[in-house]
Amino acid sequence: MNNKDLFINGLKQLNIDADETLFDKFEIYKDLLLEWNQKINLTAIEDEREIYIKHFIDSLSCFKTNYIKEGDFVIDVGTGAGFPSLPWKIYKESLNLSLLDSLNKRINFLKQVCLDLNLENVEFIHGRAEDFGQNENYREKYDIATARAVASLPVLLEYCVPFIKLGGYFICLKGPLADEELKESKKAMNTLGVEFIEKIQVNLPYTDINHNILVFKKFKNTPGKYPRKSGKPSKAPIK
Ligand SMILES: C[S@@+](CC[C@H](N)C(=O)[O-])C[C@H]1O[C@@H](n2cnc3c(N)ncnc32)[C@H](O)[C@@H]1O
Repeated sequence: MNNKDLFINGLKQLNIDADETLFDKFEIYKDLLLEWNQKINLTAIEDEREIYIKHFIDSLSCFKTNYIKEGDFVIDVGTGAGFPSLPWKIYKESLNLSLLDSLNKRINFLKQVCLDLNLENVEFIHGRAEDFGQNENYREKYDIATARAVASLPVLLEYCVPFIKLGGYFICLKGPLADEELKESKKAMNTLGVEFIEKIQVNLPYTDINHNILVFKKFKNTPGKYPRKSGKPSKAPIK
């Protein structure tokens, strides 16, 4: 199967609409990813088919939920090569996106992708989540915070929840340990001011991989001492 059919049919299996115009944009993203990956470490996945399935379709599977609305302000914490939120932006261009990562070379890659795809209203933040979560220009400013493959759930909540407005959502992708991580996160959720809303299980098309989309809603302001300074959360996550 060629990349176009793989992409469009894979998304169809998830009830997500896609057409050739959208596919063409993802081809540009894929080509840049492979080109830049020769020089800087962006992804361990180098097979084109796998990039489509494990990066693009996996990220877009979040549109199985109805939480991501036109014009939302979204921050992706530890976005790396742009996952999951840069595919969201390509799919829904009205989003206002902030891409945050502690590695500047990855930020430079993201700038190039956005330039080549003419994506507007994307902000690039080079730095650590712990620091920007304490910055009043970013704290409690977002409708949605998201993350994939960055840290265990209690730590991830501490990184991400401070960015969310009251009534906003944290949407993260987790593997088979999602339920255990949820159990370990009860105290963190309460301390930081989010409640768990739902877990959506997704079978990744063409694979036997099941992942979980976890959705949390913010119900109270996060106490000012969170997130704690760089280095501390991963050593002493709130449980
Ligand atoms: C394993 S990669 C995952 C990248 C991407 N989210 C994905 O799913 O492919 C983790 C990324 O998080 C970034 N990162 C880890 N801890 C961070 C922190 N405290 N603040 C900002 N970025 C962080 C790393 O630089 C790296 O790019």
